[in-house]
Amino acid sequence: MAVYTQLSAEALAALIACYDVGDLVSAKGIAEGVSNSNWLVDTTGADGFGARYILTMYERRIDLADLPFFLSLLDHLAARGCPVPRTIHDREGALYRTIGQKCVALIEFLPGVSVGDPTPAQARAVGAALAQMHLAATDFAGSRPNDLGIATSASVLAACGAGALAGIDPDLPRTIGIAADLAARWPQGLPTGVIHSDLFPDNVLMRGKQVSALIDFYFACTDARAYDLAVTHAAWSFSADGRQFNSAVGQALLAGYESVRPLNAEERAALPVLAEGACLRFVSSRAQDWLDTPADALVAKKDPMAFVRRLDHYRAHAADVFAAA
Ligand SMILES: Nc1ncnc2c1ncn2[C@@H]1O[C@H](COP(=O)(O)OP(=O)(O)O)[C@@H](O)[C@H]1O
Ligand SMILES: N[C@@H](CCOP(=O)(O)O)C(=O)O
Repeated sequence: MAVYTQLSAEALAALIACYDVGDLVSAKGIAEGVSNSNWLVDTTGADGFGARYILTMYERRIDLADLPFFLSLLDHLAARGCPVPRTIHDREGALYRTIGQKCVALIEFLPGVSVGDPTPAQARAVGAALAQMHLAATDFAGSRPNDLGIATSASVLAACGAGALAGIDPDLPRTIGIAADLAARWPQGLPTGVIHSDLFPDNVLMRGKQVSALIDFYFACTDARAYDLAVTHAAWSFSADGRQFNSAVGQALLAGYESVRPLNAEERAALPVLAEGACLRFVSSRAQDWLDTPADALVAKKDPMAFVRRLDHYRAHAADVFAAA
């Protein structure tokens, strides 16, 4: 579940009154998501014909100093035709407001559903939408370092410690050495830009074969664009538990990306290493969350082994997986 904070009807109505969106009609907590509290908000609409929004309260992991970067990035990408929700600005033009100690933003609602078992056609559309986003972000003025890069993954796993990792799964401690090795030979000099860096199926809304929304830009940062493609490949081309690799989906994702933004030779050659790094990013954050989350917490723990299996697949089959799309 992901409504960590209760807001009274009065508090919600007072908040909505700060925006030019009509009066509050209803607000329902959204179960999906793990990081923030989200509500589906219906209002009478600025024109009286009704309107729907997403209200997000930032709960964990986000440095609030980064909110202007994340929220103005949404506006930038939407203005350039990407399927990305706009930030609704309040009557004073602010991107976000505070309630008590917490920050909230009102976001445009976009229709669509997250797919559980993507087809190659859907993966191709996602690849193309990712490349479109990369190109549209080229003239975005903001930048933000990737604080979850390979060096962080390596140090997070080392800090967890082999003993604690073995308590999650006996096969997990070996990722400490793999991450340290990968950090030492991480590719440098690849084309960079603003990337999403967490484009999992639950962060893409689709209507049939069309991408209707890319959402949850709260890990967006400045890093290698091919790394973003590798993250997306790891997230989309396997069953959720990482046991089954779907080559057709992976190839379609790469082909869709290159239909909009072809990779250069260095990016293509780097994909196997970038994919290993992408897996380790989620192994490390999931392992850390696993160890930090109390047993009785309402948040579902995500299994780090699902990305260890992906990592092993990339290490064993990289040449086949990334054969020319
Ligand atoms: N702009 C949007 N339009 C429609 N639904 C959205 C939008 N933003 C979020 N949602 C819904 O809210 C859920 C949780 O949002 P998300 O940003 O992924 O939360 P978290 O950061 O906690 O993972 C999504 O799975 C989706 O169902
Ligand atoms: N995609 C990450 C978790 C990030 O959570 P999100 O709900 O904010 O996308 C993972 O699967 O480990």
